[in-house]
Amino acid sequence: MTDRPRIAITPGEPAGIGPELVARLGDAFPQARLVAIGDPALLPATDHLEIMAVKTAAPVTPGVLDPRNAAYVLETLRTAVSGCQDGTFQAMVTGPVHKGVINEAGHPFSGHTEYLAALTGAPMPVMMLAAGSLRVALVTTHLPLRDVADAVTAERLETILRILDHDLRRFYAIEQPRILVAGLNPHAGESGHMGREEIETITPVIERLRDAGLDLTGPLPADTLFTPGRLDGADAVLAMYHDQGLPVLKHVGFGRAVNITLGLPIIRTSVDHGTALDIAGRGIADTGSMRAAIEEAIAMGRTGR
Ligand SMILES: NC(=O)c1ccc[n+]([C@@H]2O[C@H](COP(=O)([O-])OP(=O)(O)OC[C@H]3O[C@@H](n4cnc5c(N)ncnc54)[C@H](O)[C@@H]3O)[C@@H](O)[C@H]2O)c1
Ligand SMILES: N[C@H](C(=O)O)[C@H](O)COP(=O)(O)O
Repeated sequence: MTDRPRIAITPGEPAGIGPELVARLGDAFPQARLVAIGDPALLPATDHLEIMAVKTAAPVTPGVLDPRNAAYVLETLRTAVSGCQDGTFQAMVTGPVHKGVINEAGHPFSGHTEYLAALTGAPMPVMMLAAGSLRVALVTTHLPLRDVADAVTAERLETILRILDHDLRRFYAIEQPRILVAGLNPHAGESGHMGREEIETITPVIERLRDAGLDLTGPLPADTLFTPGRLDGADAVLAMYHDQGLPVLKHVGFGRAVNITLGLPIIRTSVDHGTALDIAGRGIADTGSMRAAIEEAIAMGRTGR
């Protein structure tokens, strides 16, 4: 078992549920070597968990954010990324961070997705969450709703669809991925009477990429896109913005879903939930999504070589 892949785990916000989730993983992953990157005071080493020490700057009280520990959170991420880049780790799995407190500490940060892309020089990261057979990827991620329509450009949409198609083949061995593309406006714009993005931006990109061999359907009205009949046989849905796609996915899969960043030169998966400060330190947080994220990272390392 010496060639077991090493998987880096960043527990995320130290005052959130991340550290306890990692500490409670037990021996569920004998096929891998799990290495938690964080403060040993929060993460007792066991036979099943190695610790790579990065110390917090200030004492940690569960449920209480402290901007002094924001730099620590970012350092754990940088350590994991450089270990993935130099081959120390096959993949990284991230626990939940608190975007607000990192910004409050003076570090511009909109999410792991964008931060890891900047660290690895990836031009266009693609956020995809998966729960069982439902996969939902996003054209835009962490930006105000007011800015979404302007961010859905033909160039961005085409790049994201190509990455989604490519990475579904690479990591999931899907020969010809079938992708459903949502519209942006209600009823996919109602023939231009409720917005013109479908006519002017989304449809031309879909037609161009169909000619290039991608299997795309859309733009589809988002309200009925997630009905069982429509989803039959689809490998992924591409939603235009965060709260168009993720509420549906989390409704069906919260607690066992995985967040995967496509388009990176490294493998990164994450939990489907946040820091859950309201229950931190009580030992009641569900470890399901953390376990699913680790399983997914191990599997992606196998297929994505
Ligand atoms: N992967 C990530 O880093 C990630 C993902 C989502 C949200 N966040 C961040 O987390 C912070 C808090 O976000 P939020 O309050 O919107 O969502 P949240 O997921 O932290 O909490 C929503 C609700 O779900 C519960 N919950 C979450 N995870 C749980 C678990 N494992 N077991 C049991 N109950 C759980 C919480 O107690 C809360 O009631 C925000 O800063 C947000 O940006 C980070
Ligand atoms: N959008 C994610 C979710 O709702 O689960 C979450 O904010 C985490 O995003 P990053 O992986 O970019 O931190």
